[in-house]
Amino acid sequence: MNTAFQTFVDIRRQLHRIPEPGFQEFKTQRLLLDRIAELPQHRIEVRTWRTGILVKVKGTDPRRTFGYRADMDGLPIEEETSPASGDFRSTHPGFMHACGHDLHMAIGLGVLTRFVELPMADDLVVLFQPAEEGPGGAKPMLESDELRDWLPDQIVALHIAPEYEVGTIATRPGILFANTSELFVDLTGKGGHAAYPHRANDMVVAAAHVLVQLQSIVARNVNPLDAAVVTVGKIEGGTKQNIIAEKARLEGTIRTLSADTMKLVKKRIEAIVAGTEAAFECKADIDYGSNYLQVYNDEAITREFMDWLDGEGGSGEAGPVRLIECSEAMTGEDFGYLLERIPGFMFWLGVDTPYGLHHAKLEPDERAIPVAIDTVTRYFRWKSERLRTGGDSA
Ligand SMILES: CC(=O)N[C@@H](CCC[C@H](N)C(=O)O)C(=O)O
Repeated sequence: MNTAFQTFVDIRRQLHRIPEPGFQEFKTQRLLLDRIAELPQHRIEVRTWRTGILVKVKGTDPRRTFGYRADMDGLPIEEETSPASGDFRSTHPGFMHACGHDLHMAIGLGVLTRFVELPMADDLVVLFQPAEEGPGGAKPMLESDELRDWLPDQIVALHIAPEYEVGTIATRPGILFANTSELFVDLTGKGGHAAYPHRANDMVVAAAHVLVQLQSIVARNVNPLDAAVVTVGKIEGGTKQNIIAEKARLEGTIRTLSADTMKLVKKRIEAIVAGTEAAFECKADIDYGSNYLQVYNDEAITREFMDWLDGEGGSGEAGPVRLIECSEAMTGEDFGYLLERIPGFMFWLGVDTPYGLHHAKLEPDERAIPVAIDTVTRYFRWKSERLRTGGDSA
C-alpha cells in the first residue's frame, strides 16, 4: 500500500482503539480535530456540532457543494478479534467499532485530505456525524445551525460490507436500507417466592409469551412478498433463580421496506402486548425509541454513478473496482434523513471478512480504505466537471 494511503489505515487503527457511544464520541472528535488541524488551513473551515465535526474544503471556482458523510459511534460489544489486531484493539472495555465507522471516518479524512491537496472547482463538505447506532445524529445535525448554510447539493456515504471482496462496490437506485424502529417493552407484575407461583405474577413467563408471539407477525401478518424483521436482541428480567420476577424488559428493533408495513407491524405488536397484559394481569409499556427513515438512493444520480463505475470510474489508483447491483437490505441508517433532503446515494464497500456487522470478531480488510478514498475522490471530481460541462443528473 502506498504511504499516502497507509496514513489513513493508521488513523483507522487509532480510531478503532477508542470506540464510544452515540453523542459521547469525545476522544474520537478530538482525534479527528487534531488530524484536521495538521492539514494546510487556507482551504478549510471547520465547525463542530455536539460531538460531530463539519469541514468545508473550498473549491477554486465553486458553484455547488458535494458532501461526504461518515458516522462516528461504536457499539456495546466486547471485542474478540484475532491476536493479529492486538496492537489496535479497543481500549474501551465493552465497546467496539463493530460496524465499520472507524473505516468510514478514516475514509472521510482521506477524501478531505485529497481535496485539500488538490482542490476541485466546487466545494466539498465532510460531515463526521455522531450517534448513527442510536439515538440518531443525522436528523438533529440536519436541523442544526452549523449545517444550515453548508447543506451540500449532493451527498454520498458508504457502509462497509463484510460479504464482498475488497475492490467491490455494491449499490442500487431507490431503496437500499429499511425503515427502522427500536422497540422496548416493559412488563411489570408481582414478584414472589419461586415455590409459590400462584401468589405471584411472573414477568419472565409473560416476556416469553410476548417473545414467541412476536414471531408470528412476520410469519402470519406481513405479506410474504413484502419484507419485515422483528428482532429482540436483549431480554432482561428477574434477580435470582428462586425468585419470581416482578419485572421484565424486551429490547428489539423493527425493520420494514415500506412505511405502511411499519404501521402494520406496530399495530400487531400493540395487540400482542395488550393481550399479554390482559392475560397476565400485569402492566405493559411499549416505547419505540428512535426511528429511522429508509435509505432511498436518488435514482438518476445513483444510476449515473453505477454507469461511471462500470466504465471509466472502474479503474483507479487503488486498483480495479467491481460494481454489483445489489438487493435492498434490512439494515437501517439515519443517513436516510440526509437523503430525504439532499439528493445522493449510499453504497456498500467490500471489506471481505467472515464475520458480519455487529460481530465481536469483525475484522474488515483495510485494503478497502484506499479503494474508497480513491473512488469517492475521483467520482466527485468527475461529477463536478461533468456538471460544469453540461452533463445531466443535477
Ligand atoms: C448499518 C447498521 O447496522 N445500522 C444499524 C442502525 C440501528 C438503528 C436503531 N438503533 C435500531 O436498532 O433500530 C442497524 O442495526 O441496522
